[in-house]
Amino acid sequence: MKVTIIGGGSMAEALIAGWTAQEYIRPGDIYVTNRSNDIRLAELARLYSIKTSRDTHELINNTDFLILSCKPKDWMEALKPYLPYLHNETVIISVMAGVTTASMQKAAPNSPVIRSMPNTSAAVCASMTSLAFGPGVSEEHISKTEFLFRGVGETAVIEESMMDAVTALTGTGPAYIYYLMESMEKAAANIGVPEHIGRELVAQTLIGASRRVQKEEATPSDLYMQIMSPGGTTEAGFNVLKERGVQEALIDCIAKAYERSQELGKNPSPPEV
Ligand SMILES: NC(=O)C1=CN([C@@H]2O[C@H](COP(=O)(O)OP(=O)(O)OC[C@H]3O[C@@H](n4cnc5c(N)ncnc54)[C@H](O)[C@@H]3O)[C@@H](O)[C@H]2O)C=CC1
Ligand SMILES: O=C(O)[C@@H]1CCC=N1
Repeated sequence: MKVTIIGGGSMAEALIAGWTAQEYIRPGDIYVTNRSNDIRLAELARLYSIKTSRDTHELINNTDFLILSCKPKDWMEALKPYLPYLHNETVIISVMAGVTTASMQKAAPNSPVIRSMPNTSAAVCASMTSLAFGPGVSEEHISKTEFLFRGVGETAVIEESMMDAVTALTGTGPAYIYYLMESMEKAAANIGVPEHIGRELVAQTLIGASRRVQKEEATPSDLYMQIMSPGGTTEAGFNVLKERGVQEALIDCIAKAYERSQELGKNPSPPEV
């Protein structure tokens, strides 16, 4: 399988790291390019032994997948040089928030277009990647794309109408989890646990909690109620979360990210601040 990635940022690197970790894809079969940062391309080549280029023909030649991993506002300009070379066996995959298969199909009418939403946990082959297929994508291209993303974690095929929702939930989601972890680390330091120890303890606590949610029938609420003894430590902590409206804040946070993903599809420029 040969892959060309347009954009060499955080998401591209996470995918490259995941695909090359166990040689799911041979490093020599991955090409990456970016807008202008040669130092960044050299760094990616050094870290993962992949190929880099700025030659459109070299980048597109013989590739099975052209992955758009630039910001939503940049994709049309980024794709333009490749348009004359595209044909019905060059699968275009977007990892971008907001950009619809309809707009990609309009730009590249002869190519199968696929919208994906992975996350940066691809770097450790633990991404949750959702996939939505444009009209007319063949079974063969669907199964090849699923295979591609199974190399960096779990996949789900969804209706495209759900893409903005999963962007908010799983594309963006790891950032909120890291913020929670940072908060727990800060709390640990405040109560006398050194940062490096706190980080390990917090990470394993999150792994254990998610594993139970994945493996057991119990809901998250069942599981936290098991931990909460009346008058105990958990209840004392929960009272603060409730007083401060933390659950409502998290619900609003995901809703805002969802709205922003919808906006990016229509107006990809950064919001006024
Ligand atoms: N960072 C994340 O956690 C996730 C990001 N995404 C999506 O992935 C995409 C990339 O995000 P990041 O990697 O975070 O962004 P980034 O800003 O780190 O990287 C963007 C890359 O696109 C390149 N680029 C811009 N214009 C270009 C052009 N005309 N030709 C070639 N390359 C060009 C830039 O040089 C840069 O290498 C975004 O659309 C984002 O919505 C999706 C899921 C998670
Ligand atoms: O913040 C963003 O727009 C991207 C999309 C999903 C995660 N990061």
